[in-house]
Amino acid sequence: MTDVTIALDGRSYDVAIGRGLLEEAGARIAALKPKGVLHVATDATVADLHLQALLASCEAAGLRAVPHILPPGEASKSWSFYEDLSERILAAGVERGSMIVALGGGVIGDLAGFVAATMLRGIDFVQIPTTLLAQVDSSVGGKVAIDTKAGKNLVGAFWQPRLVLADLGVLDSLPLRELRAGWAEIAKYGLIDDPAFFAWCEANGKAALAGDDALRAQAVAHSVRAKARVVAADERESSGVRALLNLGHTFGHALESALGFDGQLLHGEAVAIGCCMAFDLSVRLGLAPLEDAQRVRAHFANVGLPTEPPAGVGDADALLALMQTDKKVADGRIVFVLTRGIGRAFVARDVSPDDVRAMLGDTLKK
Ligand SMILES: O=C(O)C(=O)C[C@@H](O)[C@H](O)[C@H](O)COP(=O)(O)O
Repeated sequence: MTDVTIALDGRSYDVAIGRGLLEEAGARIAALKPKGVLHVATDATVADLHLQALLASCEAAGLRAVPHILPPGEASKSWSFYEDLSERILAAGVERGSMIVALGGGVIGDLAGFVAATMLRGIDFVQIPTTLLAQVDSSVGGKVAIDTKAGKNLVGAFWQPRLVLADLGVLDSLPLRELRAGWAEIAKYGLIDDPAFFAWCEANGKAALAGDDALRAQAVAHSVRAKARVVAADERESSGVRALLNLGHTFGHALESALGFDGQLLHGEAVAIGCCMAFDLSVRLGLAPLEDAQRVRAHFANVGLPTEPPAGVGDADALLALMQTDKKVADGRIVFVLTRGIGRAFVARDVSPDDVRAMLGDTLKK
């Protein structure tokens, strides 16, 4: 078992990583002394696999848990399901000391976290991430949000969980496509500032995805430690440090929005394509060596991730328009996370839209 602390003074919390955590969840949550009913938000797919184990462990710890089961998929991260989940929780009974448990992937974590941030002006929540992507990224750091017509994650809050339980056992039943999507966010930590970790990903990615437990545990723990350092340094993405975690996301979010969050691209797949685009743009601007961009593509392709956008994402101008809604936009200009090579990401505020248009045009022609 590994414990990583997210050090945020009075709001610090632990991310526990290991097997068997779902069975221990009740006791660990009870130690946080939630009041009244414990609200468990999950989706139908995760409920079939893991809800009973969680409910049994809550019951054994003397907690009365009420499940709220939502449809699986990005479409649940919406205004309508924000309302739906909020109303269900209010109807089942909630007080300031109540707690929400998010049992699921990034969609459930983001939605339930945003409901927690706004319910009675803020109640506690616990993340039990059931996808690789949620374990290594979205369950840690307190970014909670819903999507809107204008784009991804545009309405939300910074609201830290009280505890994160990353049970590696739940990955056993995760489809390979979901595991691969999580790998994109793992490799991203290497691409940002840790070239040795990227080389480790190149050497071990396939075996970790194929089921090597020790490698998976290493990948999750390394990623969570990397994220913990960044979140502790810049919780609200105000100094620029945390913005680096957005490598690949300005492009990736635009692709997801362009497809109407229809599930054609999982978030991690969009991030993999987005990282390739960030490297392409950096090469075009003479910032990064072409060999590094090729290495990134080769690694993603090797682990089974897409590296080019699918048909139907529109043209370069349509994607640029979607990027204008990115939360890093400053003074009307899109701020990009670019790179000087593997492990050398930086925030670029002066990128010309013409260069982005040209890079996107080339990519979309492929
Ligand atoms: O935690 C962060 O900060 C990140 O940027 C991590 C991203 O991988 C994550 O997908 C995040 O939710 C995207 O944030 P957003 O601010 O671009 O919505």
